[in-house]
Amino acid sequence: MDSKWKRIIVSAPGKVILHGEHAVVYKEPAIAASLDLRSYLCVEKRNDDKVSVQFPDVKLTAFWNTQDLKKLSIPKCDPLEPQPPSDELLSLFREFTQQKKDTTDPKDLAILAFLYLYTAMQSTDGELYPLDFKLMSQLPVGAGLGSSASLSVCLSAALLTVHGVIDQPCSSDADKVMFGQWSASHLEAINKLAHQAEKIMHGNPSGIDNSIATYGGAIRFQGGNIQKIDRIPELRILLTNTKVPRSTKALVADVRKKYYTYPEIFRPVMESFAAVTEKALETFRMMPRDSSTETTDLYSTFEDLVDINQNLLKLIGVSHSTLEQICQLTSDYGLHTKLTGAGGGGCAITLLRPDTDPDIIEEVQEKLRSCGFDCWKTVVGGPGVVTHFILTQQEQTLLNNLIS
Ligand SMILES: Nc1ncnc2c1ncn2[C@@H]1O[C@H](COP(=O)(O)OP(=O)(O)O)[C@@H](O)[C@H]1O
Ligand SMILES: C[C@@](O)(CCOP(=O)(O)O)CC(=O)O
Ligand SMILES: [Mg+2]
Repeated sequence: MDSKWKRIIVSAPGKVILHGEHAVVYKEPAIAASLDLRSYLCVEKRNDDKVSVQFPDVKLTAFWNTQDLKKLSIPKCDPLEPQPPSDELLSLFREFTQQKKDTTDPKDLAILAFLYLYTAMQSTDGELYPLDFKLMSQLPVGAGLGSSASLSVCLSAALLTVHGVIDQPCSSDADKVMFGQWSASHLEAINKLAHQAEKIMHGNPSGIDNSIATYGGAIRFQGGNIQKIDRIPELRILLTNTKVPRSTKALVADVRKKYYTYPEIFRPVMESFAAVTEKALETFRMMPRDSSTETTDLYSTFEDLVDINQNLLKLIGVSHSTLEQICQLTSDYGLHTKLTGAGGGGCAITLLRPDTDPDIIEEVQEKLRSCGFDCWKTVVGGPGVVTHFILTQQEQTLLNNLIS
């Protein structure tokens, strides 16, 4: 570990899947965009031989002795070619932390993901460094906005950097650069490692969530192939969190079971999801660069696609009464809504046209809040994983408790 190094702060965004959730697990295309909500991870050196984690969103505070972790017989693994977390390895960590088998407690899953990534670094130089890991996330946990991927990407980026597997992006004080981004090959390494950690939270993740948390912006993702979408229109979205808890892992497993039981029914449905995604991409490409040009017909197509997609998601069994309630309530105002992420609760997105009356938006938000939901306007397409050199005033306030 570089002796000059004292602390690094990294952050990675959450995401919305515009089209293609679930189908993407079966190697169909999907479109995702980064959110303006991020997880921030602060990693600091310690002066003893312990490693500590503070993840307050899941009420996790724990520390372990690095020597005890070193004694576990963890198979050597190249962090640039990481092995998936095997059942044996996860059992070893569960035993070490006295977790119950098959636990789905968010805190337990976070511990497993952390230990998998932390100990994967041992093969770089045989060392496990004494460090403090403190997390602050703006993302609701387990609500379909990719909180797990945002955490996995932050941890992967920080650990690979601290162990010198990838370089810390350069900062030049003279330029007053606020944050730095890793090179393409280093981003690839971060993304690959984070995808393995996602397997602990998801079981069989497509990789779309960690990819968007790594690269940011908007992407078309299919079977591990990431294509940047340069011309995503300035989409204004209303995000509504039903606050109904659900597990991505359980929902994905449930769809899988149906898919293999009724392949002749589910295969064509997955192809329909794909057709919706491709039609949306075609419509993006037709959006004029000049905002004064008429786009009414194109927005009508977007709205049709949102409705069709939501109906397909309902058909595969991942909608929820609260999500249906949001669809109905927004449709009374001429707005179109679909769930985003794994469904079964979690979040919904409502498309806003450039000319949607601001008073209507306010009224809809108020109605949704009166039903007990959280609701806010959002912009998509911000940066992927970054390391912070200088914090903005807002970030300083946000991270006040993290930075000693
Ligand atoms: N801020 C956080 N702190 C600790 N663990 C987190 C945090 N955010 C996500 N996680 C982990 O990710 C899991 C949620 O992932 P998932 O079910 O995929 O939902 P999401 O749509 O938010 O990614 C949690 O159970 C927890 O283990
Ligand atoms: C349902 C799925 O397509 C997205 C899950 O997203 P989230 O974890 O609910 O944010 C699963 C996946 O792509 O791995
Ligand atoms: Mg997730």
